[in-house]
Amino acid sequence: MTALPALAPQTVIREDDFIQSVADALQFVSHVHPADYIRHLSAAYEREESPSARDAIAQILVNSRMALLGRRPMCQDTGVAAVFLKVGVGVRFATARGIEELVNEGVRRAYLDAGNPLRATMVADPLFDRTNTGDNAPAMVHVDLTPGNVVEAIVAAKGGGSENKARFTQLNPSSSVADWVVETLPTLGSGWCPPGLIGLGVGGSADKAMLLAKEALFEPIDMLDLIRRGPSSKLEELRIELYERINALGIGAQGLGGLTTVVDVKIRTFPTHAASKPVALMPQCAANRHVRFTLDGSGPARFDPPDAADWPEIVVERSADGARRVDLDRLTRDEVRDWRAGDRLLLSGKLLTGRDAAHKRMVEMLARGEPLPVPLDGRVIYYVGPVKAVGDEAVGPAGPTTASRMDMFTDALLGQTGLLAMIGKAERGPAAIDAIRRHGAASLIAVGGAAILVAKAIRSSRVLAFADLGMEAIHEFEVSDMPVTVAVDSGGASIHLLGPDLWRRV
Ligand SMILES: O=C(O)C[C@H](O)C(=O)O
Repeated sequence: MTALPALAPQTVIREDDFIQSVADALQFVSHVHPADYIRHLSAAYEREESPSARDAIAQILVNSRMALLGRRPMCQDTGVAAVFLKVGVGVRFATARGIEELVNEGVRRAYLDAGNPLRATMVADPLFDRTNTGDNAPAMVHVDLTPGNVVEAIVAAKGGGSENKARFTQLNPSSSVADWVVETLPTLGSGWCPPGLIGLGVGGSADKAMLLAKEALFEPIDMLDLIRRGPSSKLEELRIELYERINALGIGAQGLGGLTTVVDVKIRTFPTHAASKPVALMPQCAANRHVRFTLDGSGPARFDPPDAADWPEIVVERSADGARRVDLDRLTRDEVRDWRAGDRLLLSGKLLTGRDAAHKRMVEMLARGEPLPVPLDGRVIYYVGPVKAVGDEAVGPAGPTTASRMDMFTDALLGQTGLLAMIGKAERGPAAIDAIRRHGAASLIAVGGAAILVAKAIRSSRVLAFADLGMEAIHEFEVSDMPVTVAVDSGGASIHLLGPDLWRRV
């Protein structure tokens, strides 16, 4: 009989050390960008030549510093919690509960933290009721059993806008991955909030490739160093090729047209079937949130705040020069018709909010001939799901959500309610642009990923309707000089079509 290998002494992980580490990690990533992302984004800011893209990057950087110093979420979408665990075979958890349950308790602790509440975004029953779970649980949990006697964890919180743009294909074995990525990128639009990262998973099976792509996003961002030292493998050559070809598309920050769409491209591979070449593409938005920690049985993980001196001190140009002041309480269709794509506006007055669930409900009510709980005639609606306020905040971080998800409701709302304009982020699709043109309306944008900066203009907030929808309820904000840009004007011109065309270099 073969002797069993000698067992290393077991590491015991206390239940609460694990839960608290997950909670602390989620709190940490909510307001701390990884330093490598900030270094690469700062370099992109320095070299950006497109004024609107440069302004958008500046806002993201300023917002990041505000998040760090104020310990408040960098983005109102505080993400889906994802936890990747490598559990050493020599580890024993001192618990009677399963690992997912422990992770979910950590998620609840983090998202319901009274000092820095994070936004509960998860909805149960994705097919039918879509009821908010109220505490952002459950998390996505991945566990590997590995050699050793420690637990290595990566905790991430990924926003919905970038997750929505994940793509998968099965290429022919001899087809080019680079060509597929470069063809696919423009079809994503900019709802994924560039500048960010692209993670690619190549090989394995369909499910494995998706996981590889997501894991690739947690690798250190080192494109600037890679370009400086030159590639030393085919994989590094491919990363540089993709970085250059994607950026040459001219999509730019927030899709406004510019030099930087990605600050890095990360690739993970795995052996695959001879007949297959699975390729997964995973964008990571500007709210790039993840952290690693190790548990060795000595207590919970510690997360040391970085030095704010590593963040560039940029002053966002907020001059009213050239910006039109708009009184939302006296806005008319004639004034809206006068706005042109690219115009900068400073909005003051009462603004309604509403996003996916509220739109669906309103359009269903209109279809049944029922009056809306809040009349939209002469109003402007902001596509946002804010974070709860703390202390003296009127509202927590409150950046825009992706406007194109509301495209399917736009014609009905504009045609049947007298709504004048909408505010969101990223491009509108052809049907929405056509509706905007036909109804003499406009679509405006604020910078996605600059949620604290945007919230600075909000003076008060109250829920007017659909309170059961949580962050998706209809709120009324009182805003003062809220800076936005006309993205689609009443003539149907769109800056998200004009900008990238101007900056495309291929
Ligand atoms: O949910 C949000 O607030 C934003 C979302 O992540 C989006 O990018 O559309």
